[in-house]
Amino acid sequence: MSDQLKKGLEGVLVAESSLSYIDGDAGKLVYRGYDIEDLARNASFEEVLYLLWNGELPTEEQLAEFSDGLSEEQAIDQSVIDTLAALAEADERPMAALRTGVSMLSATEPEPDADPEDLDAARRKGRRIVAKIPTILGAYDRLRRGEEPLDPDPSLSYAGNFLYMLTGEQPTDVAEETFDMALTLHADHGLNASTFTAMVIGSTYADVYSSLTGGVGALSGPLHGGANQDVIETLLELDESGQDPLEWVKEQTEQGRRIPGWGHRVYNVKDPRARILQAKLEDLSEESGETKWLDYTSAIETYLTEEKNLPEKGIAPNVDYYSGAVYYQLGIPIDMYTPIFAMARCGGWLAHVLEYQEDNRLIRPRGRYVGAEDRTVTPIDER
Ligand SMILES: CC(=O)SCCNC(=O)CCNC(=O)[C@H](O)C(C)(C)COP(=O)(O)OP(=O)(O)OC[C@H]1O[C@@H](n2cnc3c(N)ncnc32)[C@H](O)[C@@H]1OP(=O)(O)O
Ligand SMILES: O=C([O-])CC(=O)C(=O)O
Repeated sequence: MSDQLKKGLEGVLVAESSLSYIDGDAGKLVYRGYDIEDLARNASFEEVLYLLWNGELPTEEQLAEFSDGLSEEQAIDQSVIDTLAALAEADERPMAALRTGVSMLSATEPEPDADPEDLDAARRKGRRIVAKIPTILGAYDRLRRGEEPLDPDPSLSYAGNFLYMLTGEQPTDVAEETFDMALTLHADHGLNASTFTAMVIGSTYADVYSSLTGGVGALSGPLHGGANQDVIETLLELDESGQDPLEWVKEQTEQGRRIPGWGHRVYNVKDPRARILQAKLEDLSEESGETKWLDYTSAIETYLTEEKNLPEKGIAPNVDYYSGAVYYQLGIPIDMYTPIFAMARCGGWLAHVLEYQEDNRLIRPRGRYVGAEDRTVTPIDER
């Protein structure tokens, strides 16, 4: 047994997976053998979910059946809507409302007594959760704005239906395509912190609701998915300052501030998802004529690259750096960015939990004890 301490489990190999592969030096991400750019441009999010869950891209017939199956599971029970209304009244953050909402879905689960080792039942439960997350998020955003939640529209794609339930309007083709691509880019990423959290929970054979609720919790932190909201808040702060972007970022970094959306445990170069989202932001900015967010992200990138030489140290833009500006251009409320990440990643969490459970072993590492020894209890009145 090795006594070498690996803080943050950096580089520790804990499982085999055929789901996604990351080459951190080449800036490459692959789902089941397909390059992420190829999938983002040529497959819908539903096709990517099918791929992650079944190992192959679907035929047209398989996709139609799969998408219908998802659509049939989209509705959420009134009890969940009532709870979301109470959370909205309490001004809860959407990511916390999502965590509660996902957990609460188990109360109306049609197969509550399925054997925890029955992976087909777990897959069906997980699919129900993935289907319902857009409905939870759409309902929550509307409730907090004093509007009635909308019923899902089964004729729309997963991405289109979410945008519809959020805004009450049929999404434009550009919005739907952009959002669909963003979901694909966020669907899976090896053993990141939230996926590993879901796997740890799944390794005890706790039910899939617990695994996916845990995934939402882990993703919410600013070192992980929470960074996409921090990025746009940083850009808004820069905007409000009225300063020249280069001057602003110089001042901020000289004060020791870490710019969110930069740095990654695995990538030593620019994240391929950031490259794709940057190109998308360029397209959207050109189409809308609003180039401010692109100008800001570019100026910060130029400064951190040319003046601070961060890429030379292996610190480069990650997926969260450009997603926020893309969502901002689509008019999505900024505190929904991390919940949207969870919506996309839930399919990846499920795939990893089920893959791990196929050859399950309880995940239980150890810590080195460095505390006091051989003490005896002094009675409380003598302490
Ligand atoms: C979807 C995702 O989860 S992607 C990541 C989203 N999170 C962020 O964007 C938050 C900002 N980034 C970070 O905090 C980190 O880069 C993390 C948490 C993502 C990765 O963390 P780790 O692998 O543990 O790296 P760690 O925090 O130890 O940093 C290593 C070195 O890079 C530096 N560094 C890391 N990120 C940044 C950054 N954003 N800006 C400046 N320097 C940075 C650290 O200061 C450290 O330098 P040092 O060795 O000279 O002290
Ligand atoms: O892999 C990671 O550590 C973080 C990340 O980029 C993701 O989860 O998408």
